[in-house]
Formats: sequence, C-alpha cells, structure tokens
Amino acid sequence: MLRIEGLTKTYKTGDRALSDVSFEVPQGQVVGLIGPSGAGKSTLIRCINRLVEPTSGNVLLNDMNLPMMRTAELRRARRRIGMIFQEYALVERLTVMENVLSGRLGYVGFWRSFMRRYPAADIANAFRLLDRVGLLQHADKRADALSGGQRQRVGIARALAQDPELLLIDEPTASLDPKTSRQIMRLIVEICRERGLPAIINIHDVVLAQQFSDRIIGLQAGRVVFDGPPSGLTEGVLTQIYGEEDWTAMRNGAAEDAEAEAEDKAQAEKMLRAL
Ligand SMILES: Nc1ncnc2c1ncn2[C@@H]1O[C@H](COP(=O)(O)OP(=O)(O)OP(=O)(O)O)[C@@H](O)[C@H]1O
Repeated sequence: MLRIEGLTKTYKTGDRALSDVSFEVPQGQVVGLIGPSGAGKSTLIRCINRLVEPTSGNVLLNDMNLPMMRTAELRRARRRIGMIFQEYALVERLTVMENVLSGRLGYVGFWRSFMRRYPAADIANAFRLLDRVGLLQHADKRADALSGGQRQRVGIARALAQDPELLLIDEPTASLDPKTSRQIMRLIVEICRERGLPAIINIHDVVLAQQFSDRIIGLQAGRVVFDGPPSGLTEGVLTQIYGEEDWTAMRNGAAEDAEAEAEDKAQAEKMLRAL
C-alpha cells in the first residue's frame, strides 16, 4: 500500500507545485491522475520516487518512508518502484531481452550487468514477463525495430522485472494511437490486478482514464480537487478541474478523435469488403 501524507512542494523559484496532498492507494488499485497542465501531476510522481525532493510530507510505501531515506537506502527503495515512461526510455541498440533485464540493474552488481551476465533466474523471469506482455517471439529483436505499442510493452516488462511494489506511470499512451493506447491501458490494469500492484498513472486523456482506472484523482493548482470513482467525473467536476474553457476544448477534441477513428474504421471495413 502507498500512503501519501501532507505532501507539499515549493520549487526554489517560489512555485508551489503541491499543497498538502494526502491519499492512500491500496494493493492492486490503479489511480488515474488527471489535471490541467501545470497542476502538479509530474511533480507528484517525482516526489513519490524522490526524483524531486518534497518540501514536506510523507511518502510511505509498505514499510518505507521515502522522504526520510539517505542515499544508499533510497537507492534500494527506488528499485521497488517501477517506472513506465511516455517515450519508453529503452536502450534502442539493445535487444528486447536486454532491455527487460536492465530492470534488474538495481539488484545485480555493476560488472555483472556490464558484462551482461545476469543470473539464470532473472533470465527465466524475463522470458516469463515477455510472454505475459505478448513479446516472447521478439526477445532477440533490437528495440529500435519495434512499433510504439511493442516498445511500451517492453517498458512494462522492464518495470516488472524490478519486482516492484508500486508502479508510477507517466503518460504511457501519449505517443500511441487510440487503439494501441487502449490495449496498453488494458494490459497495465490486468497486470496490476494479477500482482496486487498499486499504480498511479499520470494521464492526459480523460476518456481513457475513466475507462480503465479504478479511481481518479484530479489535481488543480497543486491540490486534490477530486478523489473518487470514474463515474463521479461529471461535467461539473471536470469543469472544476480543467476550467470551463479548457474542458470544453478537450471535450470537443475527444469527440473529434472518436469521429475520426470511427471514420477510419468504416473506411477500412469498406476496403476489406471491396477485396
Ligand atoms: N523544476 C522546476 N522548477 C520550478 N518550477 C517548476 C519545476 N517543475 C515544475 N514547476 C512548476 O510546478 C508546477 C507544476 O508543474 P508540473 O510539471 O508538476 O505540472 P503537470 O501537471 O505535470 O503539468 P503537465 O501536464 O504540463 O506536464 C508548475 O507551475 C510548474 O511551472
């Protein structure tokens, strides 16, 4: 379980990015973190794994209190937090398998990993993970030979190779088309359920967040202004989170995307029928 208590961050510039943020995420729960640009979503994710130093507050992950930790202890704690990134952050010239095994870097000594001599158990586990994310037959391919969706699957398998107790996921679908985005979100949710992993997903796409998250947390100017089930995201709440103008623009954009996707689908079906 993840517990955040009174988390506050003021940058040196004086920007107050988070103000007294508190919530708990139980095992297996997927939280969609939404909010307008500058609301503090990235800062929150970075404060949890201490890539950004919180000004005050606690971040408790099971038995660990991250803000209290010193360097060596923090390094050990970080390997228990799996990160999944928008741009995948793979080593492009390495194989899919090597990228997944790099999730073990925090556990395997430097020379052993440099020589790429991972323990047999790690390799067997990496094969299982590749199978789980549907990439077993691509294990020996270079990462740069994969599609965006496949790369994100490698990113997911790499995060799981860490044997994490929490997943922090930053815009996992921002570089993907709508169909692949849904497949990736579905995979993440299924995996969190299977492993009882709590997850926080920073996500711009409100429809996707609603469709796949167990719970939504809405940030506005560094404060939690909504915390509840996806069904609670009414027009009124969304207007409160995003402001009238931005929410209307986002809603219209989402409707246009859905229309374009339906048109593409109809076109493809027409072409198939003509064959
Ligand atoms: N390194 C930094 N130094 C100073 N201020 C920062 C820094 N990073 C973020 N901020 C400020 O903190 C606030 C929150 O920014 P943050 O990037 O966390 O928002 P966000 O919700 O992730 O936005 P976006 O969706 O655009 O990525 C903003 O006012 C931003 O300008």
